[in-house]
Amino acid sequence: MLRLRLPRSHPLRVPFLRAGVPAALTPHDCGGCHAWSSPAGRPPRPAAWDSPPRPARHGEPVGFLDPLRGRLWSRGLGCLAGGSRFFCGEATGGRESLSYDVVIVGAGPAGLSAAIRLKQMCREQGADLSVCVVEKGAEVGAHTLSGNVFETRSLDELIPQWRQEGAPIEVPVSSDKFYFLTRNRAVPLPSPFDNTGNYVISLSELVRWMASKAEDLGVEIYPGFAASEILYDENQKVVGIRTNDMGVAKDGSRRETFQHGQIIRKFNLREKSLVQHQTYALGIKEVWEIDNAKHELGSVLHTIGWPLDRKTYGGTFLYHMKDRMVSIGLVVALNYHNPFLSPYDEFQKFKHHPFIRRLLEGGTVLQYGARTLNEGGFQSIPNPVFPGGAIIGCAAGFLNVPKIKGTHTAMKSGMLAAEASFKALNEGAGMETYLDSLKKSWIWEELYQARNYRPAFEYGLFPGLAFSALESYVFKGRLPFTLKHDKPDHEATEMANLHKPINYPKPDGVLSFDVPTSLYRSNTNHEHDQPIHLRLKDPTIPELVNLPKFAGLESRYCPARVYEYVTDEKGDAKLQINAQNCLHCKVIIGF
Ligand SMILES: Cc1cc2nc3c(=O)[nH]c(=O)nc-3n(C[C@H](O)[C@H](O)[C@H](O)COP(=O)(O)OP(=O)(O)OC[C@H]3O[C@@H](n4cnc5c(N)ncnc54)[C@H](O)[C@@H]3O)c2cc1C
Repeated sequence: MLRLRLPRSHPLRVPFLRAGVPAALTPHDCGGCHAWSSPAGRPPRPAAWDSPPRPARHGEPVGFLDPLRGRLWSRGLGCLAGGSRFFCGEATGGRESLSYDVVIVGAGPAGLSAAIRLKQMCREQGADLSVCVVEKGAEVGAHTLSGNVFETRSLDELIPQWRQEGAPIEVPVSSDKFYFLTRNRAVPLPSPFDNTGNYVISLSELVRWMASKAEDLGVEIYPGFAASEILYDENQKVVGIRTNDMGVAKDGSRRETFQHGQIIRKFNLREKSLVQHQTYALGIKEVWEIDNAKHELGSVLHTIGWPLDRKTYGGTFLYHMKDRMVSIGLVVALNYHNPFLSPYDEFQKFKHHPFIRRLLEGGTVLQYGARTLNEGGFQSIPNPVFPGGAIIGCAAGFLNVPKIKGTHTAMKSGMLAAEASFKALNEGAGMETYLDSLKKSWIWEELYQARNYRPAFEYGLFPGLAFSALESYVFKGRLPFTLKHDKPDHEATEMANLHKPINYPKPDGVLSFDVPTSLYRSNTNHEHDQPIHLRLKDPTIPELVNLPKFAGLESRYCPARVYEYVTDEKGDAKLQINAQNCLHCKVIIGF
């Protein structure tokens, strides 16, 4: 049985209020969990609101009201064993604890696919497993970047009737262009992408739709809950997660120990499968509404070259979505050498290229966001199975770099993990069947074929392009060797004294914008008084290492200016963490 441990301080109040719960609903009085009773002992659906909920008595089965359809889940799959009902009043260390057969962290494509597949298997085989998804965004899709070129392969397998069921997948890719940019010119190149049969979608719309499908099958989704700690039993098996301390004041002393990758380190999952380190890139994105005359529905454009220097791996994308919207963004690999580089400012600069400016002029920005991508690919996939659970989706690193796509692989990994956990719970099989089925699946084949593309760019832009063209058109992944990634990203950063500062142009407020303006357009916000979720492992590193040696690089790599050097009363520079700005892109200081 997996356990979801909630803080003492009325954790459900915030998401419910955000979701617009009628004020007439009153929490019961057990001392903290703010669950509401449901006549059936199961979570009532909006349609079941005919009988008003009554306050539950301590210890009786309760359900959480779920007033909005469309909820959550993704970063890893915790699973295994036990009862199916969750109870109020099981006080554990001052917290309320809810038990599920499977707890899924994150309502992204991977998590929702896992949840749906689990419940589908329950229906097919007459089993009953309780499945819950926790999502740190205030609602499902709130932390999902929207514009996406979507390969339907996994969805075809998961919900073959998605067209009839109104999936928000309506715009087929109509053209696919690829350019090399110099400062003023755009040189067309043969496109290495094959987007035949793919769609330009809003991924946040898709996850909201998937969440409603999951709920229809009986999955319980809790937006507004971040898994903040992993819970282990005495044998170091994962038995659940602890959610964030909502309502605890900023100066509260409770720990926030969840870290991306913690499970991988704790169980040596990389060493176990003899794989390389993960490599990352930062993606920064805006959604614009542009003139109708310039909009080409379904058109897909990628560029390489300017504004990035030749040693920095990255490129841009521009997808024409429905309703005159375009999703435009820049991806920069985080093993760049020059600590003065600012991905945010490179992106702002990019929009002033004559080729791009023409398209955006007269348009309006609707959204801003940023997120890291895992670029390690096949060489960097850890063993995704640990005692008590499994890692799915981009947390395990299933993104296909040459395609710049990870949604379909994330979904498939969620489905395979669901099948493995269903067998584990019902037939006593081990979760290792997840790894076995991954290896037999098309994910493995696809990522194996793509394995040499990213490391080839360690030799520079043009050698990388030449190699990738040969891979795409001639070898198709059949070369009898696997290139290795160079050193980990943080080791690639060079000292500031080897580089000159970069003078970025000031934003013009028309095509380019300062960070506060962009943050205003992002869909992430934090309570003014909520506990800071960004903590330094060693608070001396910024002043002793980052500032003197790397010219305070964190004040530039963060696309939300979370890290800022300010002068204290003694005139010394100090790192200030503006956690309320955080876009949850997951770029962190890695020294
Ligand atoms: C700029 C950019 C462009 C991209 N373009 C494409 C594209 O065109 N096509 C494509 O196929 N792929 C694309 N991708 C990749 C694609 O977005 C990912 O592969 C996909 O979203 C992975 O799904 P996931 O479910 O594994 O993770 P995510 O989509 O990242 O979902 C994770 C979810 O978990 C939640 N979460 C995280 N931690 C916690 C926690 N501790 N507690 C609770 N909830 C948590 C997050 O809020 C989020 O909702 C792009 C990525 C980027 C960054």
